[in-house]
Amino acid sequence: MADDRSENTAGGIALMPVVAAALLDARGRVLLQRRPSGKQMADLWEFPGGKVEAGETPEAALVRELGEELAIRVVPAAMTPLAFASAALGAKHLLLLLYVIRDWTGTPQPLEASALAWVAPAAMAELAMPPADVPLVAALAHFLAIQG
Ligand SMILES: Nc1nc2c([nH]c(=O)n2[C@H]2C[C@H](O)[C@@H](COP(=O)(O)OP(=O)(O)OP(=O)(O)O)O2)c(=O)[nH]1
Repeated sequence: MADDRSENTAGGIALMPVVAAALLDARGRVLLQRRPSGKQMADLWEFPGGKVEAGETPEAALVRELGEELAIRVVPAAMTPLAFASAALGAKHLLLLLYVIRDWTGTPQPLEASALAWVAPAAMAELAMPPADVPLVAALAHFLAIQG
C-alpha cells in the first residue's frame, strides 16, 4: 500500500503549507510583491514567500523563497511568527504562515514578481490581495499599531 504520510492527506484533505514574510523597514512599511500575469491569482499583491517543500522546515522554506524571489538573505533567528490563515484553495487546503522580519541582508529585487512596493499599514487594505491574506493584514496592522 502506498505511504501517503508525506503528502499531508490525513482525513482526505491535502494540506498545502505556505510560508510568507512581512518584511518591515525602519519606517514600519511592509514589502508586498505583485504576482505575475499567467500565475494563479495573477496581479494580486502578496507577502513574499511560497510553498514549503517536502522535507523542509517552514523557516528553511522562507530562507529559500526570499533568496529566490527577492535575492535577500535572512536567518531563521530573525523570523517572528505573527499569524496564520487556514483556507480552502481549490481541491487543497492552504495553511499560510506569516512571519515578521526586520533584519535581512541585501536589497530586495523583484526576481519573480511583476512589482515590489513598500506599503504603509494603513494603505495595505486598499490593495487587492488573495482572500486568505485579509485576516493576516488585519493581524499585521494590529501588531504594528501596538508596537509603535
Ligand atoms: N507567497 C504567498 N502566497 C500566498 C499568499 N496568499 C495566498 O493565498 N498565497 C497562495 C498563493 C499560492 O496558491 C500559494 C503560494 O504558491 P506559489 O505558487 O506562489 O509558491 P511558490 O513560490 O512555491 O511557486 P511555484 O514554485 O509553485 O510556482 O499560496 C501570500 O500572501 N504570499
